[in-house]
Amino acid sequence: MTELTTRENLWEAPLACGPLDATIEVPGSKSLSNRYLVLAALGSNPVRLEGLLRSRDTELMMTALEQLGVICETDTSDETVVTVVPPRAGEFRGNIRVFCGLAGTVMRFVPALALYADGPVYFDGDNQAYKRPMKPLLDGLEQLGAKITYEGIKGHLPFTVIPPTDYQLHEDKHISIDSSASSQFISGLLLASARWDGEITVTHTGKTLPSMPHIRMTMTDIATAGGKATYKHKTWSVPTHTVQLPSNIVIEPDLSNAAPFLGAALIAGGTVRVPRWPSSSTQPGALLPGYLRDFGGDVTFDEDTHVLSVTGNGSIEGLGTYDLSPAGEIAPSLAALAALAREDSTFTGIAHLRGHETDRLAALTTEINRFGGRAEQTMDGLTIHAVSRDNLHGEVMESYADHRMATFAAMIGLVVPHTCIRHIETTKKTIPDFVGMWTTMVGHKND
Ligand SMILES: O=C(O)C1=C[C@@H](OP(=O)(O)O)[C@@H](O)[C@H](O)C1
Ligand SMILES: C=C(OP(=O)(O)O)C(=O)O
Repeated sequence: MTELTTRENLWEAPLACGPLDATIEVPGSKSLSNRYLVLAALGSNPVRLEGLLRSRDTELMMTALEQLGVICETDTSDETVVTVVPPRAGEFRGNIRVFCGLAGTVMRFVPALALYADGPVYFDGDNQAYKRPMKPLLDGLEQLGAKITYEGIKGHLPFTVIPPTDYQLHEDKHISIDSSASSQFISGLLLASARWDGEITVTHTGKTLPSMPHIRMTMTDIATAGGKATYKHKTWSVPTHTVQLPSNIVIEPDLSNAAPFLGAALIAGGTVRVPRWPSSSTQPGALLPGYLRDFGGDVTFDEDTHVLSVTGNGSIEGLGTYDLSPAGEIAPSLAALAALAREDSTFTGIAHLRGHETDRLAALTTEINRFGGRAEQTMDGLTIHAVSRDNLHGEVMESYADHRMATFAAMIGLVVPHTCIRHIETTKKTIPDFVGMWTTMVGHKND
């Protein structure tokens, strides 16, 4: 890196000089790591989590839980092994301040844990987090008896959750919220309902609901903790039960974070393999092999070794109109493929990406048009047009403090020389060493 690029926080993305031939170990799933941390904290006995993601979002979650009185003890020989010890009396400590950074799973799951705190819990986050929608979750907590005071703009961070009085924690409750801006509102409420002494039912009143696989993941994880969550007619029910995860949990790799790496095989040509790919998974990333096939990739899964391999020849097919509502978090990686494809793609069902780490529909449109691609926003998504690769030029790409915008730009940089990314370190939100992994992948060529 030159002195200039270091000073301006720029990283020149490596260009692929030939077909790729790499095997990439992907760290643990953010969504599973933060759900298991929460469910372990809600139990009574210690739980050992193996393969836990160690990145900004999980560090924020562990720090938040420690504030609440939970112990998260890292194994001395392997930092991805963490033993979670819930507070002795089962009650969380109140009169604390929780910092959420920009992590959706922290700002949407931990306020629900504050229901069980012995005093008010104040929540704050990055400045950029102040824009992310929070109100439906907090309305849900109010319907459960909590009081919310907004310390900034109503419906947003920062705010304080004042827990319900003890007797309110023992009643059956029905709550209604509009969760169309994020599935995490439902997930947060269901996770906390797991501990409630009474049945909680949650009805979604909105027209659309994104990221259903993430809600199903929550329901499955509650079942793993001995509970039960059912779904019928836009309503989830969680009856009373004792929450206790098994004493040892092994966490899958983050399949959504595999997307830039596996997608790289389609862009640069060659083969990229990801080991420890599960035969089945609640992660939306389980849809990725199908998406990559639709883009024209040759995708194989070896049931014996659990290696997923993706081979491409550098030519990418467009997708036409394509519903991404189940897996909106993969959209930026798929947008990189679409921007380099031979036909147009229109992604639908992802209006809620406007409330992600940044307004991703605006950011993707701006960045694609910046390097010579052509994209525009639609009501609920994005149209990305096919352009000749000869029209593309290396530019300084903004990352908007958004890990997936940074990895999107790295994908483009595989074939567009001199693509520089501002603040590549933003990838640490969910990948501890993206630069190392990416450089190894690009440098590891066929002889
Ligand atoms: O519950 C979760 O772990 C997540 C749910 C999704 O949120 P949205 O429904 O807000 O997209 C997803 O995009 C996010 O990365 C993780
Ligand atoms: C939307 C995302 O994150 P968060 O958990 O912060 O919502 C994401 O990782 O794409």
